[in-house]
Amino acid sequence: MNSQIKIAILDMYDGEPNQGMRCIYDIINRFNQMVSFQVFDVRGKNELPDIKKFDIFISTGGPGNPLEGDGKWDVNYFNLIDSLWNWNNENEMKKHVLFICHSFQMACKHFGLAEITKRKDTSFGVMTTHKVNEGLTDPLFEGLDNPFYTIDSRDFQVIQPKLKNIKKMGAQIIALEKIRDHVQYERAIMGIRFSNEFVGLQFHPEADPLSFLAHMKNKSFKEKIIKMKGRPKFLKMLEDLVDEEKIYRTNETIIPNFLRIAINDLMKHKKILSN
Ligand SMILES: NC(=O)CC[C@H](N)C(=O)O
Repeated sequence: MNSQIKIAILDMYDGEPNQGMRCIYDIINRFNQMVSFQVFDVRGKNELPDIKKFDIFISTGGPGNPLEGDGKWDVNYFNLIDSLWNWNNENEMKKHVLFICHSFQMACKHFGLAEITKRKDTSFGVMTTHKVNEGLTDPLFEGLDNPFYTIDSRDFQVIQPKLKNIKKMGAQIIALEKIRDHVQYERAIMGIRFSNEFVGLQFHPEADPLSFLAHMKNKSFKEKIIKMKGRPKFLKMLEDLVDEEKIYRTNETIIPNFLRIAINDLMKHKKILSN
């Protein structure tokens, strides 16, 4: 089969060195018999795909404040999201979209589903994420325990859900931050299913153990994490990292599930259309 299904990767890294892109390529390449992909530098070059030409969209993490754009790329990006949403309301053959981290925060703001605020400190490392509500049976998380392990890397958070808007949209909060017994902070939203085809995650489902270790090569960054977490917690993170059932499992499960669900849906409709 040649590459009939086309993926657009919306690169939100603004030219900053990152691990996300390599990890995403790595996962997509596991499906290279069925899909091909093209990258668009959304923030750096204001590049966006023609939505008619792509079936699946993966919008990446990225640096900085998710509430700030330059009035150009962000406006175009939100228009693209609206076009994709409208497309799905008007067409049988749907567009499947995954929003990761920075993109998830931007989408939540755009759809008016929650507040985006700066955290008291950076969240970085191996965390547990909890499936909640429909998330317990969402096929995106099929094959993961509850809680499951994720790599988190962010300064901002999605909190104070606007339940009325969420209900009106038909969206569902599917994952929440770890339970913290000792602090009063609200647990941030880690995942929202916006629709059957649109889903967003606050953590990095693409992350693999190597990506975390790559960050640790930066001495001052490593020291910062140790100072923030304490050495025992840091060492526990490294231990979690090499556990087959934790970050490896999440990496092998979520985006592959997303792609399989999308590909199955697209194939079903392509078949109907060609009949
Ligand atoms: N890794 C990310 O995409 C981070 C998202 C956002 N820039 C934050 O700091 O919260």
